[in-house]
Amino acid sequence: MGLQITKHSKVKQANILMLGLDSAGKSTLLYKFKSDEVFLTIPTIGFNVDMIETGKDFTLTFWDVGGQLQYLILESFYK
Ligand SMILES: Nc1nc2c(ncn2[C@@H]2O[C@H](COP(=O)(O)OP(=O)(O)OP(=O)(O)O)[C@@H](O)[C@H]2O)c(=O)[nH]1
Ligand SMILES: [Mg+2]
Repeated sequence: MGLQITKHSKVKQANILMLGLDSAGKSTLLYKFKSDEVFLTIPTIGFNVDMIETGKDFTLTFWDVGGQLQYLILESFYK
Protein backbone atom coordinates (compact mmCIF):
# COMPACT_ATOMS: atom_id res chain seq x y z
CA MET A 1 0.00 0.00 0.00
CA GLY A 2 1.30 3.47 -0.79
CA LEU A 3 0.92 6.64 1.19
CA GLN A 4 1.00 10.18 -0.14
CA ILE A 5 0.34 13.22 2.02
CA THR A 6 -0.85 16.37 0.26
CA LYS A 7 0.95 19.45 1.56
CA HIS A 8 0.00 23.14 1.48
CA SER A 9 -3.62 22.49 2.44
CA LYS A 10 -5.53 23.19 5.64
CA VAL A 11 -7.10 19.75 5.61
CA LYS A 12 -4.40 17.11 5.49
CA GLN A 13 -5.13 14.29 3.10
CA ALA A 14 -3.44 10.98 2.42
CA ASN A 15 -4.05 8.65 -0.50
CA ILE A 16 -3.68 4.95 0.22
CA LEU A 17 -3.37 2.56 -2.70
CA MET A 18 -4.47 -0.98 -1.81
CA LEU A 19 -2.79 -3.54 -4.07
CA GLY A 20 -2.70 -7.30 -3.73
CA LEU A 21 -3.76 -10.60 -5.26
CA ASP A 22 -7.46 -11.22 -5.81
CA SER A 23 -9.17 -12.45 -2.63
CA ALA A 24 -6.24 -11.22 -0.50
CA GLY A 25 -8.71 -9.31 1.71
CA LYS A 26 -8.24 -5.70 0.52
CA SER A 27 -11.95 -4.78 0.43
CA THR A 28 -12.60 -6.58 3.73
CA LEU A 29 -9.84 -4.52 5.36
CA LEU A 30 -11.28 -1.30 3.94
CA TYR A 31 -14.81 -2.08 5.24
CA LYS A 32 -13.28 -3.03 8.61
CA PHE A 33 -11.67 0.43 8.81
CA LYS A 34 -15.09 2.00 8.14
CA SER A 35 -17.23 -0.16 10.41
CA ASP A 36 -17.01 -2.99 12.90
CA GLU A 37 -19.85 -4.83 11.16
CA VAL A 38 -19.15 -8.03 9.25
CA PHE A 39 -19.39 -7.58 5.49
CA LEU A 40 -19.73 -10.17 2.76
CA THR A 41 -17.61 -9.02 -0.15
CA ILE A 42 -17.70 -9.89 -3.81
CA PRO A 43 -14.65 -9.63 -6.10
CA THR A 44 -14.03 -5.96 -6.90
CA ILE A 45 -14.66 -5.12 -10.53
CA GLY A 46 -12.30 -2.26 -11.43
CA PHE A 47 -11.67 -0.35 -8.21
CA ASN A 48 -13.43 1.26 -5.22
CA VAL A 49 -12.64 4.69 -3.88
CA ASP A 50 -13.63 5.46 -0.30
CA MET A 51 -12.85 8.30 2.06
CA ILE A 52 -12.43 8.07 5.82
CA GLU A 53 -12.16 11.09 8.12
CA THR A 54 -9.80 10.13 10.90
CA GLY A 55 -9.81 13.44 12.72
CA LYS A 56 -10.94 17.04 12.39
CA ASP A 57 -8.41 17.94 9.73
CA PHE A 58 -7.28 14.62 8.37
CA THR A 59 -8.81 12.55 5.61
CA LEU A 60 -7.71 9.23 4.19
CA THR A 61 -8.69 8.30 0.64
CA PHE A 62 -8.45 4.58 -0.07
CA TRP A 63 -8.04 3.30 -3.60
CA ASP A 64 -9.02 -0.37 -3.44
CA VAL A 65 -7.91 -1.88 -6.74
CA GLY A 66 -9.47 -5.23 -7.70
CA GLY A 67 -6.95 -8.05 -8.15
CA GLN A 68 -8.32 -8.88 -11.59
CA LEU A 69 -7.75 -5.29 -12.77
CA GLN A 70 -4.15 -5.51 -11.53
CA TYR A 71 -3.60 -8.62 -13.68
CA LEU A 72 -4.95 -6.73 -16.71
CA ILE A 73 -2.65 -3.75 -16.05
CA LEU A 74 0.41 -6.01 -15.56
CA GLU A 75 -0.48 -8.01 -18.66
CA SER A 76 -0.48 -4.86 -20.77
CA PHE A 77 3.21 -4.27 -19.85
CA TYR A 78 4.18 -7.61 -21.42
CA LYS A 79 2.36 -7.07 -24.73
N1 LIG B 1 -10.25 -16.17 6.98
C1 LIG B 1 -10.15 -14.93 6.53
N2 LIG B 1 -10.83 -14.61 5.44
C2 LIG B 1 -10.72 -13.34 4.99
C3 LIG B 1 -9.90 -12.38 5.62
N3 LIG B 1 -9.99 -11.20 4.92
C4 LIG B 1 -10.83 -11.46 3.92
N4 LIG B 1 -11.28 -12.73 3.94
C5 LIG B 1 -12.21 -13.38 3.02
O1 LIG B 1 -11.54 -13.50 1.76
C6 LIG B 1 -12.47 -13.32 0.70
C7 LIG B 1 -11.97 -12.23 -0.25
O2 LIG B 1 -11.91 -11.00 0.45
P1 LIG B 1 -11.95 -9.59 -0.33
O3 LIG B 1 -11.82 -8.54 0.72
O4 LIG B 1 -13.14 -9.51 -1.23
O5 LIG B 1 -10.62 -9.69 -1.19
P2 LIG B 1 -10.05 -8.62 -2.22
O6 LIG B 1 -8.57 -8.56 -1.99
O7 LIG B 1 -10.80 -7.34 -2.14
O8 LIG B 1 -10.32 -9.34 -3.61
P3 LIG B 1 -10.50 -8.66 -5.06
O9 LIG B 1 -11.56 -7.61 -4.95
O10 LIG B 1 -10.93 -9.81 -5.94
O11 LIG B 1 -9.16 -8.10 -5.46
C8 LIG B 1 -13.82 -12.99 1.34
O12 LIG B 1 -14.60 -14.16 1.36
C9 LIG B 1 -13.45 -12.54 2.73
O13 LIG B 1 -14.49 -12.81 3.65
C10 LIG B 1 -9.19 -12.76 6.80
O14 LIG B 1 -8.46 -12.00 7.42
N5 LIG B 1 -9.35 -14.05 7.18
MG1 LIG C 1 -11.99 -6.27 -3.49
